[in-house]
Amino acid sequence: MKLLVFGKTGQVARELILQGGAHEIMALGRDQADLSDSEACAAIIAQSDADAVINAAAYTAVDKAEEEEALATIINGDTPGAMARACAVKGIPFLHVSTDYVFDGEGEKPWSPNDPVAPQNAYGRSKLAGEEAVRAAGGAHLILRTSWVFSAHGNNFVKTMLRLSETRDQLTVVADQIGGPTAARDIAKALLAIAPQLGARKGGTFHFAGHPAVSWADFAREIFEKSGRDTQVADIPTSDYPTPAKRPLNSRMECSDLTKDFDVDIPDWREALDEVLRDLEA
Ligand SMILES: NC(=O)C1=CN([C@@H]2O[C@H](COP(=O)(O)OP(=O)(O)OC[C@H]3O[C@@H](n4cnc5c(N)ncnc54)[C@H](OP(=O)(O)O)[C@@H]3O)[C@@H](O)[C@H]2O)C=CC1
Ligand SMILES: Cc1cn([C@H]2C[C@H](O)[C@@H](COP(=O)(O)OP(=O)(O)O[C@H]3O[C@@H](C)C(=O)[C@@H](O)[C@H]3O)O2)c(=O)[nH]c1=O
Repeated sequence: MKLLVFGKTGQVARELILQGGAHEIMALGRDQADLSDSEACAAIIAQSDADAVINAAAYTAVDKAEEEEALATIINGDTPGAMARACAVKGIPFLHVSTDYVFDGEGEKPWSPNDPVAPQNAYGRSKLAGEEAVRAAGGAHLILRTSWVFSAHGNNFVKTMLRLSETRDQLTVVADQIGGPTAARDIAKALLAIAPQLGARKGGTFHFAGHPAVSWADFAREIFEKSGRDTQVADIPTSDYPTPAKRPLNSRMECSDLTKDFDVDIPDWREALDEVLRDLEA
C-alpha cells in the first residue's frame, strides 16, 4: 500500500519508516505538514494518491499541554478531524493513534475500548477531542489507543531513566500508576498489519499496549536490571511526585479485541525492551 504518514521525527513515525517493508511510506515532517494548520493538512490528503493515511504526529508534552491546551487541541483534536474528513471524502482509511490518558484512571480493571472516558489532563482532553472528531468524520478508520511508548529514539521514560542513572545512584519513582509499556516498533508493526484490513465494515476504536501491566517504578527497575546498572529505585506514591498534569493511576488496557478482529498479537514489553536497549548500545 501507499501510506501517507504525518510525523517523521516521532517515535512511532520513525518506526513506521523503518518497518515499512512492502508498503510505500511517504512520511511528512513539521516542515511539510504543520498540524497547527488543519486545513493545510487536509489539503495534502486531498491532493495525495495514498491508499491510506496514518497520523503519527501529536502534541505529546503532557505537562506543557496544561499551559497550551488551545494549541494541543488544534494539533491533537481539530487537525486529526480534518484529516479524517479528507480521507472520508477520498474513500481511504485513516489510522490514528490515541492514549490511555483519555481514561480517568479509577479502579484496577483493564479499560475496554467502550468504557466511559474522562480525561484528567489537557493532553488527554485534546486526544479525546481527536478521537471524537475522527469518528464523526464517518469514514473507515482505526483509533489505536496505546500507552507508555518507548523506543531508542526521541523522548521517553526508558531514555529518561538511563540518563538520570548516569548521575544518580538512587531514583524515586511512582509505584501507584499502573500501565502497559509499549514499544513504538510494535505499534508501527500493528498499524502496518491493520492498514490493509480496514474498510467500511472493519475498524473503530481498539487498544494496544504491551503486557504485563506494571508500575512506572517496576518498569524503571527492569530498565536498570536489563541494562546492567545498579541504580536503586525507591517506590513513591503519586502524591510525592507532583506534576502540572494529573496522570491516571489505572492505565491497564484490555487489548483482546485487536487480536480477535485483526489477528495482531499483544507484545510482551520486556522483549521489546531488550531490543531497544540493544539498539541504544549499538
Ligand atoms: N509517547 C507516548 O508515551 C504515547 C504516545 N501516544 C500517541 O502516539 C502517537 C505517537 O506518539 P510518539 O511517537 O510518542 O510521539 P513523539 O512525542 O515521539 O513525537 C511527536 C511527533 O509529532 C510531531 N509534531 C508535534 N507537533 C507538530 C506540529 N504542530 N506539526 C507537525 N508535527 C508535529 C513532532 O514533530 P517535531 O519533531 O517536529 O516536534 C514529532 O514528530 C501520538 O498520537 C501520541 O499521542 C499514545 C500513548 C503514549
Ligand atoms: C522522571 C521521573 C518520572 N516519574 C513519574 C512521573 C510520571 O508519573 C511517570 C511517567 O513520567 P513521564 O513524564 O515520562 O510520562 P508521561 O509523559 O506522562 O507519559 C505519557 O505520555 C503520553 C504522551 C501518553 O500518552 C501516556 O501513555 C504516557 O506515556 O513517572 C517519577 O516518579 N520519577 C522520575 O524520576
